[in-house]
Amino acid sequence: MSAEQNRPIVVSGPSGAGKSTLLKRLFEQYPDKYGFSVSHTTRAPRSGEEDGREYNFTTVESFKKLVDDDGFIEHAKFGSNFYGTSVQAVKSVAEKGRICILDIEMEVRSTVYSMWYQERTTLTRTQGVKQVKKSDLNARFLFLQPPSVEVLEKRLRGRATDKEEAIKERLAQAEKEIEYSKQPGVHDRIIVNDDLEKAWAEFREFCVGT
Ligand SMILES: Nc1ncnc2c1ncn2[C@@H]1O[C@H](COP(=O)(O)OP(=O)(O)OP(=O)(O)O)[C@@H](O)[C@H]1O
Repeated sequence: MSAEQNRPIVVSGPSGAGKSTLLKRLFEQYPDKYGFSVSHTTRAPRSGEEDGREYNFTTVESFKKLVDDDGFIEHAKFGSNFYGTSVQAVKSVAEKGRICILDIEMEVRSTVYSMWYQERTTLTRTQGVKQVKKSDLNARFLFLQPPSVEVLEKRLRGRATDKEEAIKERLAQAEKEIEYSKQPGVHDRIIVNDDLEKAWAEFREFCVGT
C-alpha cells in the first residue's frame, strides 16, 4: 500500500468519551494495520530507550526550530521537557505501511499545574486538529462524543482514575470540545458512544471501511 492509501485517522473527543477503549479493540483486532507516531522529546533517553523507537530524542534548539518551521501537529512542555508530534513522524507511519492513529488528547498530568495545563490543552488540542488540516497529511477526522455530559461524569467517576478536581476540569473541557465539534466541516464523522457495541461497529466501519 502506498502512503496515499494509508490516510491518518485523527480520533478526538473529550476525556472519558471512550477513545482508549475503542482504540484498544482496534489495535487488538488489527495488530498490523494501525500505528502510533513516535513523538519528539527533549528529555534524555532512559536506559533501554532507542532513538526513533520510544521517542525521537532531540535538543531544545532543534525542537524550537521545528516549532518555528510549523513542523509539529501539537507540542507541549511538561516540567522542563518539551514533547511533540511532528508531521514527519506521522508520515513515517504511513511510509511503513500502517495507518497512523492520532489521538489528539493531552493528559492533564498534574493537578498542581492543572490550570496551566488546561489552557495548554485547549490550545494544543484545537491547534492540533487545525495543524493536521493545514498539513498535507490528508487525514480523516473522527470525533467521539459522550451521550451527554451527565453520562460522561458517571464514566469518569466509574473509571476511578481521576481526582475530583480533574473530573471537574475534564467536564468543563468536554463542554467546550463538544461545542467546537459542532462547527461544520471540522470532523468527517461524529460517533456518539452510548452503547459500546454500537459505537464499536461504527468506529470499526469508519477506520477499516467494512
Ligand atoms: N459505551 C460505553 N458505555 C459505558 N462505559 C463506557 C463506554 N465506553 C467507555 N466506557 C468507560 O468509560 C470510561 C472512559 O473511557 P476511556 O478511558 O476509553 O476514555 P478516553 O476517551 O480514552 O479518556 P482519556 O482521554 O482521558 O484517556 C472507561 O471506564 C470505559 O470503560
